[in-house]
Amino acid sequence: MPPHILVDRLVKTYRISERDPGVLGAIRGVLQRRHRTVEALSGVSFSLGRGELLGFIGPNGAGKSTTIKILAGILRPDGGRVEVDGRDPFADRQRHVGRIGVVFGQRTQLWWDLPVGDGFDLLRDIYRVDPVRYRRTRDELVTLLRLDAVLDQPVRQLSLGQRMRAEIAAALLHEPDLLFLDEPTIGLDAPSKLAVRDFVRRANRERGTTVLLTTHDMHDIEALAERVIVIGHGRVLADCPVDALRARVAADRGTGAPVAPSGEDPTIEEVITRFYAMHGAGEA
Ligand SMILES: Nc1ncnc2c1ncn2[C@@H]1O[C@H](COP(=O)(O)OP(=O)(O)OP(=O)(O)O)[C@@H](O)[C@H]1O
Repeated sequence: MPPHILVDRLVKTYRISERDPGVLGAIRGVLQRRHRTVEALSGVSFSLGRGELLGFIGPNGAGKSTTIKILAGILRPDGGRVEVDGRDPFADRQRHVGRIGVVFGQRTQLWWDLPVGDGFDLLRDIYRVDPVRYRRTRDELVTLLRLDAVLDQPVRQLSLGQRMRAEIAAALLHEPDLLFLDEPTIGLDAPSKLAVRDFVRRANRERGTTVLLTTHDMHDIEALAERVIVIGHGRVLADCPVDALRARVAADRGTGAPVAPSGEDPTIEEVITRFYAMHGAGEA
């Protein structure tokens, strides 16, 4: 079976305008524009099978969100090939967004001033979901994500945990078979994190939804992902099961500081921190 996601030597460069500080700098900037380029992705390749749940991790600035934005059809890459279900996400954006769900933990896709339920109805119209199917999916998501009590509340009044559960429901109302989650547990308290993890696990196991998850919370990775891709400085540093990452870090012990000074089994945080250090993958 062809992979659900195919990414081949993906390159993305951002152009950033620069100017000197102060009023003179601003004037000089208007007269003579200066630019600097940042290579966010320098040849990222991987593929993801249907029904897989991938942990996509890396330090700040590694290129994770850029990759997700390209896969979601929001950004056009500068080089390389991307295929999702055989589609080019950017060229075939309209069809593409109807088949994927995206949650950006730091941003809302719902309408700030609208009650949650009205926002869901609006998404039904945008995605042209069949009304009978919509009602069934919506009711199921509302129950699973415990959203009954907030359906009449405007999004701006929700707690972060409530909002994140509403965002996840919003991303799944049109029953996509691929879900991108960009830091879905950021800022959540422990019970809310558990609820989100539990839901994502069920969507993946019971419905076969393919999931690409980015997170800085290594407990998310430990709880959910069988396979991880680690990126740093726009390159893939590792693509393996979580246990293999542990083994690689353990094998490197002789050449650096011990992973767990206490001599106990290292936590996943210690393993990942050590792995980033081994590859000089911290933010520049
Ligand atoms: N719109 C933009 N304009 C200019 N540079 C950008 C833009 N978006 C990202 N970058 C740069 O591209 C690089 C990769 O950023 P990206 O947001 O993909 O990283 P990330 O792995 O998602 O980081 P984080 O974990 O901090 O969210 C960084 O150096 C960042 O500064």
